[in-house]
Amino acid sequence: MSDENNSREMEQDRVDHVIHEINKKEKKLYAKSSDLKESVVELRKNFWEDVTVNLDEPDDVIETQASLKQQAELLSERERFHGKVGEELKILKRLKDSPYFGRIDFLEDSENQEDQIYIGISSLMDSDDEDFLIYDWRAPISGLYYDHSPGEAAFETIEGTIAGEITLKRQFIIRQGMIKGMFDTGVTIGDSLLQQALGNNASTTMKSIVATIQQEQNKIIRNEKSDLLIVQGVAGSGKTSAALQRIAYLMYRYREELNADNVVLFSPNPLFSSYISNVLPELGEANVRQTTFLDYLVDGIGNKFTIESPFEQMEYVLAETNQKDYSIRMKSMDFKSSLAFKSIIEEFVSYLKAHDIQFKNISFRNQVLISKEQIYDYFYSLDDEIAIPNKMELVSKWLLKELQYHQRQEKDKDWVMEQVELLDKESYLKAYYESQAGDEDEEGNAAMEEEILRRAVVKKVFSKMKRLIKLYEFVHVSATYKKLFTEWEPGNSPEHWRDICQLTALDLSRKSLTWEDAAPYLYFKGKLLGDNTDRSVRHLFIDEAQDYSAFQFALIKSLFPYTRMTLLGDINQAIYTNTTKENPLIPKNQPWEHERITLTKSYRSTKQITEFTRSFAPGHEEIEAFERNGSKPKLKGMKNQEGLEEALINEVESLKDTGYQTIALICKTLEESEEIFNLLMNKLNLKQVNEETYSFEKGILVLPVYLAKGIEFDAVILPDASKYTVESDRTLFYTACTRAMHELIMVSADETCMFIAEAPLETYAID
Ligand SMILES: Nc1ncnc2c1ncn2[C@@H]1O[C@H](COP(=O)(O)OP(=O)(O)OP(=O)(O)O)[C@@H](O)[C@H]1O
Repeated sequence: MSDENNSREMEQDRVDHVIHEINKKEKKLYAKSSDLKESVVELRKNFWEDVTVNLDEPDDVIETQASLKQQAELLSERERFHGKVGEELKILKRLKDSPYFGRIDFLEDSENQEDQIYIGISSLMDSDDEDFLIYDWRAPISGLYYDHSPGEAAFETIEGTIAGEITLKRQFIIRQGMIKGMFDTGVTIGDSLLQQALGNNASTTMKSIVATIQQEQNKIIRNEKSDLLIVQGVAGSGKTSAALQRIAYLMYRYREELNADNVVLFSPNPLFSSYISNVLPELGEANVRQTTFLDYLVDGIGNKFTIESPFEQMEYVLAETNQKDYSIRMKSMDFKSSLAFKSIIEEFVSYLKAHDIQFKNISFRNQVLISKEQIYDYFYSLDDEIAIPNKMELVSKWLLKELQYHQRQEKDKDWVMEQVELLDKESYLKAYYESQAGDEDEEGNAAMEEEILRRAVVKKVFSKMKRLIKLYEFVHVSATYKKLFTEWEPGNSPEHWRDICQLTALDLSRKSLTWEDAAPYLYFKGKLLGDNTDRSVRHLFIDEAQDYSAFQFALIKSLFPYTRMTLLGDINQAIYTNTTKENPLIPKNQPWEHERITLTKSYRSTKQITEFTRSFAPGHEEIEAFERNGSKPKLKGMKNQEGLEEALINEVESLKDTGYQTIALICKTLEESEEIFNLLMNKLNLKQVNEETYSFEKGILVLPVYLAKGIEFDAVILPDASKYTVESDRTLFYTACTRAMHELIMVSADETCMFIAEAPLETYAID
């Protein structure tokens, strides 16, 4: 028997042994789980029997409360424990299928016997709880596997650096408990394993990459020092993958302090959120808070405005070029994305310290109780030194006091009696018993009962107003914001300021906020009412960070002042043109202290696709192709639109025949994607993806490029490459092409697209 077979047999024996141990653990856990379940059921059933209920005396009530609390705590403790056992069982099930994916033999400098370290998605101890059968991939020692090749190596622990030598580095593919592949590797983590992982068909959910994390990616994942980590990575370099593994890593490292609610991930669209939602659970971690920046802004701004989505803005930019205000809107977009606009808002807020904040009347039953003028006067009578939000708090307290007075006044009015009659039986009974408590005669008691009922009515009606006052609803934020564009003049007006103002004022009076105004508006609102900084968020991840304007990023910084941030993006894919100028991904634009990691290797696409796309990549980043071969991208030239339908059908059919399961027809705009959908819907089984699509399935998909962000497909067809005609389309075109894993086909109905023309002829095939 050869050495290789011999060691494979030994490894399989070890796998069998580990699975045997897992089975034993599983059995024990099942028993524990069913005991716990029984006890939970029992506790729920007999909940009241074990509680001593006695409400006779105040002391008895307190005792009853304590007893109730104790019982409820016991129940929730058991339930939590049961849930935890359930989680452990899930992990064991996964380990049983594939206990580990890597092994290193490490000889510590001070030792003479090497340790065999097997690495998997979770740790596993032997039955005596003494030795590790499997090390979690996030354990400090597992870092060796990702960072070093055989030879001298070291890893960090809390106690300090441990140095030694790696004498063996081995990778496994284990499925259903059987070793399907085994490789001893050198420098990087097995190209052969990566080849296999990347050569598969695209899936509708992202996969975890723990078995093949690359050294550069590991730097992102295990970074613990930086408060602001910025990752510029070319398309397909594993930014999103690294971000998700990093979340899992942090959750493991800071298990005691960090939970899923302390981590927020801003993703580009809901489709993307669902695409990545599997990764963390697959790694045994709960999903973190995921939202889009749009949803975050909508939450903060409230429902007073219709807020344009970034996609609607994009659609406007690309498809509404004939609109009469187009050029001024573009200028407005550009300016409102900049930090210069932030300064203007700050200047305006400073002006508001002395005048012009708009307030609302506090009215009740069509009568003004406290007028906006009174509120205005009170506000501006307060000491100038007090910050605006603090003054708002004082105003709110004053208003609540004033309201208390009005509440008393209202109590004796006729309308209250009408409302009293509508009260329920319970309120009457309560009032009756309360009124009997005094020493009054019958008449006195009746008067008292009415008084109590009246008080109850006004209290209820006024409590709604009080709640709104506590929320500072008396401030007319939108009217004040509008003044910025109507009556006020900045010290230094930017170019086209008057036109920008006119356009914005019109939008505001229609109760609509454009995407470029949404972040500024929330910023402004914060300046007036006090910002709602979110202190519970310990880590914020921003994927597709290139799509955030300087203003938006500054807003995020101010909303999360105590949060560690990881920004991941690719300046080549900055499809929103006004985000590039001061984008945080560009080194010189970064006023904050930060660490920067650059990823240059693209894993998603075949070597042929990467070599083609890098010739027209917008930035100047180095782009390295991963050695995975496929066919060259294909350009299908057409003289006119007539044959388009037939050409697209033929291409899709032939891709299907090759076995590809996700084929995307990526269009420049939603408008184009609707046209293509209508053209082909009766000929092909198509699925149209739009802003409201929350999950994606395999099949033939039609979608605009901005919704394909962050996602990948087996094959991509650009139904009309000649639509990309101007320099500003470059990032869109690059983003669309780089979504392809195995095949890229570009149909060009008119002239050849200017970007394809930039690629060397040998990088693509012409059909
Ligand atoms: N180390 C790795 N091992 C296995 N697969 C990897 C690795 N790194 C990246 N990939 C794969 O490469 C593809 C691209 O990864 P990912 O989507 O994370 O890249 P990205 O940089 O976020 O891309 P983009 O910016 O283009 O959206 C995915 O299929 C991912 O699984």
